[in-house]
Amino acid sequence: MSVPSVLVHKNADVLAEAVAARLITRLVDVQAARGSASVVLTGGTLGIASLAAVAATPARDAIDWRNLDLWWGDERFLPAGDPERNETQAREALLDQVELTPSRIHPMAPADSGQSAEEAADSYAAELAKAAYPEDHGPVPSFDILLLGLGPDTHVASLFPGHPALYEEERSVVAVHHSPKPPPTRISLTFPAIQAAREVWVVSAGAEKARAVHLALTGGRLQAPGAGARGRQRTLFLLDRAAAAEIPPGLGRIASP
Ligand SMILES: O=C(O)[C@H](O)[C@@H](O)[C@H](O)[C@H](O)COP(=O)(O)O
Repeated sequence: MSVPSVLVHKNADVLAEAVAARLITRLVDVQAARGSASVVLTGGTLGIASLAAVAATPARDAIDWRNLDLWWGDERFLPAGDPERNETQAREALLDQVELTPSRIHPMAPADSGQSAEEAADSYAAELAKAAYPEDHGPVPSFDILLLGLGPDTHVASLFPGHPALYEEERSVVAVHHSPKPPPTRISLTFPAIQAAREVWVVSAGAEKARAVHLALTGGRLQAPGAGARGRQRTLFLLDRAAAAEIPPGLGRIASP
């Protein structure tokens, strides 16, 4: 797993724009090299704001949207179209404005699909396994970029401190109950799935995240799930100054404009 690098931006608005620019550039480069690319989306304020910033950037059309696989790191287990679903918010922010290939958009099942949260998690795991190639050496594809927000309690995706999902080493997707962040029932990738990604980008802003950022950079993943947000090749913590206030000295801070 890669050691995190930290980039600090002035404020949340600049951070969202910078994440959008980085995402566009990275996807263009990956598609130029391989013809296709895959991204795992996240919910949360900055996760969605970054997608909206992509939508507002003319350079977005440099991405070959038809050759992009979109997955989710977690989902709130709510009926289809519910405004609180991460999928709904991603579609409103960006996905409904670009020409994607419908079969390459992989939302997690809604609560009115007839499946329980456990069945929906198993279905998503099967979909991931079907998309994996032998060279991925595991039950999920080697995602090019996996985006994560960070909760004030250091959760990422729907992996919350003290929850059994933190200990899952086999399954790639699990149902989560009694989430401390509403809604109570969710579906989430597990650490093995997250850590299969080539690059993991943790995007966080606000003073209320400063302690969580410190713990995610220095702690253990069972106490601070954000500490398990690591990519195989690269891990970026993309922060605003407020969220970066408690970064330990000397940690790979790349930029602080
Ligand atoms: O479903 C969700 O809520 C997200 O996937 C969750 O992991 C989110 O990214 C963090 O809670 C940060 O959210 P904020 O940036 O809004 O604090």
